[in-house]
Amino acid sequence: MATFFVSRLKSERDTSPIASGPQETPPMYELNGLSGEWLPLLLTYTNPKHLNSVTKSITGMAKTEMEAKLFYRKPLVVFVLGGPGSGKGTQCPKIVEHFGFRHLCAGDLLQAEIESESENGKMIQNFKKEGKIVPSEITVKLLQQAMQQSDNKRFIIDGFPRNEENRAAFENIVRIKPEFVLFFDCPEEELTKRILNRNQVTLLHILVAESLPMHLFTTFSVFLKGRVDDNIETIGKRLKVYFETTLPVINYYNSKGKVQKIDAQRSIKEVFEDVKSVFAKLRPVARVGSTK
Ligand SMILES: Nc1ncnc2c1ncn2[C@@H]1O[C@H](COP(=O)(O)OP(=O)(O)O)[C@@H](O)[C@H]1O
Ligand SMILES: Nc1ccn([C@@H]2O[C@H](COP(=O)(O)OP(=O)(O)O)[C@@H](O)[C@H]2O)c(=O)n1
Repeated sequence: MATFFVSRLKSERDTSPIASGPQETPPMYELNGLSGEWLPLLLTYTNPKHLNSVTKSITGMAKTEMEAKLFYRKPLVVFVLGGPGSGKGTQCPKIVEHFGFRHLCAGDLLQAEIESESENGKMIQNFKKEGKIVPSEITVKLLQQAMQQSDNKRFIIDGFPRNEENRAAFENIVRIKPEFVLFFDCPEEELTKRILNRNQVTLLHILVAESLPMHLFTTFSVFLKGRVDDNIETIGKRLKVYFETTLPVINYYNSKGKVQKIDAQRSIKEVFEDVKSVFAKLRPVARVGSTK
């Protein structure tokens, strides 16, 4: 049976476009449960673009012929959670700058979808206005696409997972568990104050822009559009959603020992000092996504 399996893999390799793909990238695949003789065959599949089809075809064969499982180096993911206004968007660019992660903000990806006037754009806009969580399949697809398009394999994913459905969908579709969850803990009163302030700053910018000549105003207003959800009514709804649906997700990860809690009430600089000490402990390249 082993010989047959090897020959199937060989013929798959010989006819697959992957075999002729670039070979200089480091090996991405590891086999678990198969003897070493299988490894070199599989290490020739090094083009990440073909990952899905190769994974499918190899595991497809393996399922019928032996209980083999294919593993590959999955990206390292850190979820960044905290109430609206807790400072996620302020701290993430600093993490990028200091630790070389790619920052993916779920809210920004959804906003880009609204602005692209895609099929789902209007629906997403309505969820956002109401402070509701957009259906997970949409958000997870956007995150997955962004991850696949990135050369970076270390991601901080900000504002996700916002509820249990988000969490389960990511695990089922992307099949990656977070290395840890960075949690910006901040009291409700402070969150409200900060979000209202964020919108006032934007409104002030728009007033300034309105006093400018038309062509400058048009340019400015594109950059300084206020958020549809930073008003007192929607803020109340967003906070309710946060306490009712996001905190349980944070508690879930806490029960798994995965939460790194940061006191987000202090100054931006002090908060980042704590963030730095959490990331400094991170191993350089993590191997995630095994059976753990
Ligand atoms: N530690 C902090 N102290 C005071 N204000 C802060 C702090 N962190 C962020 N802010 C301000 O609070 C507002 C919300 O921060 P932001 O990073 O956009 O939050 P989030 O992305 O979590 O919604 C912004 O106007 C930001 O400048
Ligand atoms: N995982 C997510 C993240 C954001 N969103 C939507 O996007 C809105 C804004 O999220 P955001 O992360 O940009 O902003 P904050 O609420 O953190 O300030 C949320 O209120 C939701 O309507 C979502 O539906 N699902």
